[in-house]
Amino acid sequence: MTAVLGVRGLSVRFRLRDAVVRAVTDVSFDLEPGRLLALVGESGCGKSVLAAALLGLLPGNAEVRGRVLLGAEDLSAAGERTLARRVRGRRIALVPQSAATALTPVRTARSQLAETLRELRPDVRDLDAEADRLAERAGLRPADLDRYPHELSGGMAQRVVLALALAGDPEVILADEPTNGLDRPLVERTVDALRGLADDGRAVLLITHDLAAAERVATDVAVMYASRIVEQGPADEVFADPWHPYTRGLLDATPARGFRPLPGHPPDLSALPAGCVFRPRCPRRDTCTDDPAPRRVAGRVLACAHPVEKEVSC
Ligand SMILES: Nc1ncnc2c1ncn2[C@@H]1O[C@H](COP(=O)(O)OP(=O)(O)OP(=O)(O)O)[C@@H](O)[C@H]1O
Repeated sequence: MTAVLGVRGLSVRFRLRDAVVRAVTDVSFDLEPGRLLALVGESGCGKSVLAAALLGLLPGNAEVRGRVLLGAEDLSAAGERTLARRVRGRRIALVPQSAATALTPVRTARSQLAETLRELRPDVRDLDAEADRLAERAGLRPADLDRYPHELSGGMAQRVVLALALAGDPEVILADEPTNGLDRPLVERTVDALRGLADDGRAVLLITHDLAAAERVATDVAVMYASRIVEQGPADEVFADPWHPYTRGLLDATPARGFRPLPGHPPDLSALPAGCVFRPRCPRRDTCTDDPAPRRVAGRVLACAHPVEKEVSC
């Protein structure tokens, strides 16, 4: 399947008065129609900055390198006008972290959805019927749209935001921590709804630190650590048999796999160590050659000189 969105060597750094924060370093991946890529990693590793970079939504102190290809179009060369008029909402939609702040408190969900539809798809004649259809697609009852945001539960508000993201009929959906603050059944409903959108033929990027949620719905997984993707591959293979010691550490820390927390902390992104950024926390650091250059290994991309499985070789 051809990628609808291709990310090639993307790096983002923020220039501060007395420091440079390397938030995203040399990241590459493809999003394909019908597939859901989960981007996982601890808080602060650069996941949200990466999503913002894909949409050209970074603040003025950001320096971006690399390319973002939407079909044949190079978004890295597109100006703000193109992104605003032709891309955001229409071809790539963002489901933001906080539904509460994304919704206007004084208007019903239906009126907000109708306004978004009018703007993104002026050809739609029956706004109510289309709003009902989008609500159902996002896992809501149409009657829920007639509520004000304060009358919605957290899970319902999140699904309203999902319906808003669908209004422009985008090919790509970026969901940035869409399950924050939700209890387990609602987490599962929300990620299942995202999986349904991938099954409909959209390309979905799910950004999350909830590995159980990622494992439930992802077709592919990319594991991010300190601004880099350290392991990437088919989700069932990576979750069943993680090769990067960081991936293994993340999984071992989940309740389902023994709750053994990963020792240490991620590095400060303004003072990244040379060589392997995971080395200070790595259980194999004493026998490692410290060469983290990413390489393709049996269907995965791995940035580790000394992966967990001994039989893995280049
Ligand atoms: N405008 C900015 N200027 C300087 N540093 C920034 C800016 N925006 C983000 N950062 C830094 O970039 C790094 C990555 O942040 P990001 O929000 O992408 O992490 P994350 O993995 O999404 O974490 P979380 O799950 O907590 O949202 C952090 O160190 C953050 O402080």
